[in-house]
Amino acid sequence: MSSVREIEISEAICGKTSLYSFPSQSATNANTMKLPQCSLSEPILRIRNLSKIYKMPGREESVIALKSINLVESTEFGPIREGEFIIIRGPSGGGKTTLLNMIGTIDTPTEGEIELFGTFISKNSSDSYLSKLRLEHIGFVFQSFNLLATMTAFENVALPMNLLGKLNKKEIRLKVRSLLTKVGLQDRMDHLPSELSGGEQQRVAIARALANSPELLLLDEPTGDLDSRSTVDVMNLLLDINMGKTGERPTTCIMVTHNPELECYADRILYVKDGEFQFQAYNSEKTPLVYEDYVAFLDVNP
Ligand SMILES: Nc1ncnc2c1ncn2[C@@H]1O[C@H](COP(=O)(O)OP(=O)(O)OP(=O)(O)O)[C@@H](O)[C@H]1O
Repeated sequence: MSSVREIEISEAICGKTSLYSFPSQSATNANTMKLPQCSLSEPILRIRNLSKIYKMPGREESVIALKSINLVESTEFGPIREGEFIIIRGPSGGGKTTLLNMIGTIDTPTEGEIELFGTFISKNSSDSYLSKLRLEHIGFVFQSFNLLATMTAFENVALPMNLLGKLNKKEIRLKVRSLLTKVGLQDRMDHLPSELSGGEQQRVAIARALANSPELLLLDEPTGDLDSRSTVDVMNLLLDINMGKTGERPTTCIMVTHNPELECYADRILYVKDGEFQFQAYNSEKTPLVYEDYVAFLDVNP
């Protein structure tokens, strides 16, 4: 059985159940006129007939969170391809976090199958198989940062490397320094989370998510708790990571957000409602926000 400490560490890195936030009112802003950027890259994620039904302990009724959804070539909503920046939007309770948790193997499907990096995940997959898959291939970033409060920024970022056990102490030290430098926190390495701003904590969380050089970053409302300056900074950092501009290889990103203004960062926006994909939109070119324009927009549209 896991110790309290192990559970704390595991929850910090891989998260818990969803957080609830306000529904978004507006439909997608994406430009649907041009071809997607990632149309020719390799598929890394396919979903077939995926359903999730939550049964409430001691109660008759159940909640259908996902209804037999597909992301495969033969359907309207194709697979997620290497290098894509996907945004998932939709009203509160529509199933966004459930979908992200299924892709991240944090939660198991009731029915159906996920094909991730050529391996298959279903309700029959073992915990040890899934936790190895997560540690080696997937980075997680959450709205509430989920940093371990008693560890410094350096120690938080080193944690996944220590758990994986592939690098020696010196290699880990160098990689942590490099990652924290890339996210602009070279002067904050020895700070505890409580000594950092929200935006800084989220950048530590991003550095930690990148620790084992994952192919896939899963981001659940990563800017939900940030002010507008930090929102733009974090999103620009994520776009650089996605496009391989931080010196690492390009990293596929799947991000849940309620903020329609962030759609400009995505190659493709999937709109989820009532446990199903409603529609998708493609951006011709993923583009960073200009902070001054974003703030001016927020002033007019609070
Ligand atoms: N652990 C759980 N047990 C029971 N029901 C759950 C659980 N997690 C989610 N649900 C239900 O599944 C449905 C989808 O929830 P989910 O959190 O995926 O929606 P969401 O689109 O991410 O919402 P939000 O934007 O508010 O975070 C909701 O009806 C929710 O109440």
